[in-house]
Amino acid sequence: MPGSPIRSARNAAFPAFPVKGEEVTIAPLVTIDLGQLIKRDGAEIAKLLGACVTHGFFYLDLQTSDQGRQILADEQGLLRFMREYFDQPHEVKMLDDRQSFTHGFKPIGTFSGTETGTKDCYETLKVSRAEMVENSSKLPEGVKAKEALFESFISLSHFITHTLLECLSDALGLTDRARLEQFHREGEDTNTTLVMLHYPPSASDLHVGHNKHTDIGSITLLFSEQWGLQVWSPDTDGWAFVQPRPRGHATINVGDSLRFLSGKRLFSCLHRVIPPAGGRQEEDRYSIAYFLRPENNAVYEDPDGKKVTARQWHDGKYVMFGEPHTRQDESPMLTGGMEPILGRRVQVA
Ligand SMILES: O=C(O)CCC(=O)C(=O)O
Ligand SMILES: [Fe+2]
Repeated sequence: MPGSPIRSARNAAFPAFPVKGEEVTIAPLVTIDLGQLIKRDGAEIAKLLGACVTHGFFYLDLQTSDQGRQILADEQGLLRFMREYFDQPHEVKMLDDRQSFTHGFKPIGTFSGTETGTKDCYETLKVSRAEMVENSSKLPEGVKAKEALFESFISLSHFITHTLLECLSDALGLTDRARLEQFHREGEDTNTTLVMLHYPPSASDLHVGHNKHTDIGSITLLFSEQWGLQVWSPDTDGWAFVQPRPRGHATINVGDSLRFLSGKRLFSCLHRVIPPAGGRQEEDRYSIAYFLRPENNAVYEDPDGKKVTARQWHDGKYVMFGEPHTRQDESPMLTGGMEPILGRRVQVA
């Protein structure tokens, strides 16, 4: 329940915080039941809207529907794939680098890190939904070899994120062309993509975490069994850890595009990933994110009130991820214009 944040990571059901005896602030996120949303239960839909206008971040219980249980099984298959994939020599992974924000491999250090002057400490492999649907020859060989697994994971992620979109349209009282689904139509060009992230143990202080940001797109479906993710909590007015709940849950967050498309009624949550046990990443960390994004030609107002297309916002924000912290701090882009709403500037480190 939202309210006072828990200042301890002790919870027998879930993994303990990696530093023994350390008291940490945990974000008080609500849990929404996917099975109830699929049934369009009115109370659950109201609870969903509540979470999206206050925190923009919540747990989704996946144990109460066939689709949820299947994606939990697929998640384990993807984690096995990721351990093998990222374990390959750097040169082999670089063969999948397509210099793209939406497809293929991205090496460590492409973007700024969580502390001033540092670079990021994570590598990713991206599989766009469009290429998966058209069975593109450009997909990485390892993905082609596991086609059924990737197809299942992406189509279930799409079903779940679209269920959330429809429920939010209902809750916001949107009708006809104003409904959020109308900006996410099948067959339209979009940057919707699956991103597999690996944070390796770091040998250097120059590469740290995943810098503070709000997500670019509409809805993010995120799986991680390990500590490291923090959200900027309006309850504590500070960073709070998201307690990993590997048994049966994903976390969901609202991205900039959905916030803008909702006339800024929804809250796009500021978050980052830091090494949980001090200054450096000590163990391999894996996470999986499905980024539902609007049609590239969808138009909305950015934080400065300027009309932009979803494609422009996407491409501009990715360029900003690579800028030095001084440039990032001058622009509302990285944080989706949320800092004035949060009432203060969130310091990088
Ligand atoms: O690795 C994580 O847990 C979160 C990653 C994330 O926030 C992102 O890629 O946008
Ligand atoms: Fe994110």
